[in-house]
Amino acid sequence: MLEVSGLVKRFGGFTAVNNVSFRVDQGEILGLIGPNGSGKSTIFNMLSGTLAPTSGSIVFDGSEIAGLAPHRIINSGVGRTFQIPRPFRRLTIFENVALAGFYGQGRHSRARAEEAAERSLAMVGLPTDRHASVDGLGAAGLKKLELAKALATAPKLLLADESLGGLDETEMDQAADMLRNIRDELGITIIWVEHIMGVLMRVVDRVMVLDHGEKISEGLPSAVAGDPRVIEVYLGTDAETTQAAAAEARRRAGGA
Ligand SMILES: Nc1ncnc2c1ncn2[C@@H]1O[C@H](COP(=O)(O)OP(=O)(O)OP(=O)(O)O)[C@@H](O)[C@H]1O
Repeated sequence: MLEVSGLVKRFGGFTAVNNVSFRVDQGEILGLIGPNGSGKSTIFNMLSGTLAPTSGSIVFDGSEIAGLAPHRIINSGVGRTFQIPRPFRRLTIFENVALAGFYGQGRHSRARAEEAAERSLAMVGLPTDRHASVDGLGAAGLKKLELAKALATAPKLLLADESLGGLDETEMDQAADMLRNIRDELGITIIWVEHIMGVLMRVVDRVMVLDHGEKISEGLPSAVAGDPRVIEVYLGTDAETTQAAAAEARRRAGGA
């Protein structure tokens, strides 16, 4: 469904993403991890049209989308969430999501946008009543709103950017399960960018690891967690939880 080849992004003389290639298959959840500044957001920004690649190709559903404007990429079926939720505070929860559906689907039909908002809010477990205010939402609620907005654009591919930042452990587990439900129930393919490797490793089918703009490892969570290059990059951060999550992933795969 997505084939990325030789993707490069330079900011002046600095290369933020250096010749990265990968593919994502229909129905897959691909985890994209790497330390701060490794190029994850830059890749997402190129996939969603916020940044044009310096060079390289991004083929989505058989069409080249590299360098297209964000609204054209959304309309072609690539939705995204943002690391820092910035809802319209003067609109209700429902209006925020319906607005995303209205513009995101490119159909400009109010009825369809409202239907999409209802479905998306129910999917993430937020109130579907039309008067609930954004102000009552905490970190976890804002992340859900972000997800509902992306879902309302009817994506075939969802780019989920660091959905777990600011959540406690229970909320993290719930958010991870929600992404898996979105894939299982709606058939949406997902690329999930995350700092926190542990919980991500439990849910994704495959992982790709970036460091200094380059792909240093890719494969099943259990294999990637044991890759010496990945351990080196993550040493002193969450290597232990990652190993534990990979062991859990192996156990589940064995039992499935
Ligand atoms: N607009 C820009 N101009 C110059 N440098 C940039 C720009 N955007 C990103 N960079 C640099 O590119 C590198 C990759 O940044 P990016 O935000 O993609 O990393 P990341 O892996 O998403 O990091 P984080 O986990 O902290 O979000 C960093 O060194 C960053 O400073």
